[in-house]
Amino acid sequence: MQNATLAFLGAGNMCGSIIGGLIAEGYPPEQITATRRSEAPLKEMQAQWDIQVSSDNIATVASHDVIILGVKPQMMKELCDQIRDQVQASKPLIISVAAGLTAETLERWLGGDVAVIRTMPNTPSLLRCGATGLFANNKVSESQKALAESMMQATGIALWVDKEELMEAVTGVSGSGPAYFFLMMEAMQQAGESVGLTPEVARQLTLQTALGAARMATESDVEPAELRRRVTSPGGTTEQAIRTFNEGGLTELFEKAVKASANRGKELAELLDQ
Ligand SMILES: NC(=O)C1=CN([C@@H]2O[C@H](COP(=O)(O)OP(=O)(O)OC[C@H]3O[C@@H](n4cnc5c(N)ncnc54)[C@H](OP(=O)(O)O)[C@@H]3O)[C@@H](O)[C@H]2O)C=CC1
Ligand SMILES: O=C(O)[C@@H]1CCC=N1
Repeated sequence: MQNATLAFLGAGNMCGSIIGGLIAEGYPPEQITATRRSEAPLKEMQAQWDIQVSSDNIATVASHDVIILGVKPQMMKELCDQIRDQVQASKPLIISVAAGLTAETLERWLGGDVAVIRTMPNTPSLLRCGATGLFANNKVSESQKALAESMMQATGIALWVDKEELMEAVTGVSGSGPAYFFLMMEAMQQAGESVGLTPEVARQLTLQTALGAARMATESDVEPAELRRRVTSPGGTTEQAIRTFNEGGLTELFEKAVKASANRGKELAELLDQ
């Protein structure tokens, strides 16, 4: 995997997180190029990771094996129009991180007959704690699949889905998911303050509790439901809090939120593929 040259076109939050994860995992920085239009953030990335940077998407496509499309879905058509001729000339593996846009749309925007892997990563990739879903079109070879999988595994876990529509479900769960937990941290810190803690104490207790709970859930074979039961003494304090969450419809609210994110992916795909 470390022989492939990787170009991130549109290296903002998401691609920056993947690059950070790859560098932390030991990927050779000289084999990574990041592009975007503004010079200052590119210089920062170069200083931080010693990677190559460029504002020339076409020249960058020409000189790399794998092209990661990292712009917002709304900017993707313009980027594809710009690089299409070069993609047709050099036929790199294309990996998209964009929400919604299907592999078929991307392949068509790039002129057809292109190997496209659609992925849905998330920002904890920066800490090699990412979770990525992947789907490949029928032009992608087994070795290209293995390359994309090992690249994303370097930033966390990488799981293939066999039906493309499941990429929307992945988006609703893990793509958008870090924001749900950050929202819960914000709410919990605020609740801590409402019962008298200082902002700093509420913050520290909240964040350490989130970290501890996440580690317990991921580092043992015990299911989250059982871990929850072990905190919830009959007739005790937690029981009252859990009852309050249940009365407020937390589970249903989660389902609605995940579906809203997934539906927005579909909606974006339809809106943008005109
Ligand atoms: N943020 C997240 O948690 C996740 C995001 N995604 C997907 O990742 C993609 C990017 O999201 P995110 O990183 O948050 O967005 P950002 O806006 O942070 O990053 C996109 C970058 O693209 C650059 N850009 C825009 N047009 C061009 C162009 N023509 N050539 C080169 N660079 C360009 C912009 O920089 P400049 O203006 O300097 O050119 C910008 O920094 C989206 O498609 C999103 O769906 C997927 C999973 C999670
Ligand atoms: O909010 C978004 O559209 C992107 C995709 C998943 C996470 N962030």
